[in-house]
Amino acid sequence: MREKIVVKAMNLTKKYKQVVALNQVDITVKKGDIYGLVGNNGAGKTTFLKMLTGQIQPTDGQLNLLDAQSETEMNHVRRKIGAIIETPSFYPNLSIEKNLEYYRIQRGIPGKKAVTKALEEVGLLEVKKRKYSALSLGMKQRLGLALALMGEPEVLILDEPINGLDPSGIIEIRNLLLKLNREKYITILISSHILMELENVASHYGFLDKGKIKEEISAEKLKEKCTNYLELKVTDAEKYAALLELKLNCKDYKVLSGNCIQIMNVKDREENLSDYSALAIKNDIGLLSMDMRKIDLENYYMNLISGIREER
Ligand SMILES: Nc1ncnc2c1ncn2[C@@H]1O[C@H](COP(=O)(O)OP(=O)(O)OP(=O)(O)O)[C@@H](O)[C@H]1O
Repeated sequence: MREKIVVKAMNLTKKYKQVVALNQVDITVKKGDIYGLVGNNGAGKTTFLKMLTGQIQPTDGQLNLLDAQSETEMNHVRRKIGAIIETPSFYPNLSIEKNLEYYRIQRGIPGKKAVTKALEEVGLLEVKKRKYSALSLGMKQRLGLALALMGEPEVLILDEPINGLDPSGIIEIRNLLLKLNREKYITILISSHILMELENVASHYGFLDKGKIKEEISAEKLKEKCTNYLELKVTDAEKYAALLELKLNCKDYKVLSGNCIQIMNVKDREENLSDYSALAIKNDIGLLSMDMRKIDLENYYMNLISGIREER
């Protein structure tokens, strides 16, 4: 069975006068994905998300949303989208419940139960009488989510919902999103400038840099790419690299400055590691250091956007 595509952007471009915020971007989000849109400040994340919600229009390119293509069709299907793009403004002196009730009426969502249901989903029902001003940042974010969930959306669009949260707040939001995705099969698009924050939640990633998509990759594939590597400092890296190919038939390596060599996909086993040290010793190359390392997500991302691997 073909997977249903929820968002398809093709050659999507947005210019604000001289600024090209999005430059011929292709993005595909399938039903049930938790799609992490990752990029530095100014990469174009909010611009993309605002185009999905119809707050701004593309300068060029095509955007399809839940099978809708024309702007009229899209405005219709946007009812199935819940979004938090800018922090929603809540009344500080009103309770959680009253704040949501205000928005329910304003948005014409039928039935008071919608408020109770949304609060239950985000785990705020028990504190529904608490004033907005007395909430922690994590609770405020959950209230924002409750607001986005009130219309029973098929798709959730969240712009940096984890920004500013402490580690326990991040875990709270992460678990909540996983639950909504698993139990209600809600497709989620979530942006962040910190890749690590999306680890363990995103099923797919889109890496955005200066308005361009650098890569779209599944979390599974990304995990495979974040492999172990062996880093050696030797007295003659060129000679060692030649021997590596000749004697160990190894081609997956990089020579860096400072006579440093990184050999990718090395298994962390002693008998394996001794081959690499013996290669230097037997061929009169001084072995100054040898460490097993791992490419972590942040490392991978930095490499992708700058073309240079950042060393830890
Ligand atoms: N209304 C606007 N007018 C002019 N330029 C804009 C406008 N909105 C965004 N930009 C510019 O477009 C580029 C992309 O901005 P955008 O807000 O989409 O990035 P972002 O990845 O969401 O960044 P951040 O993480 O800082 O929110 C930036 O250079 C920004 O200054």
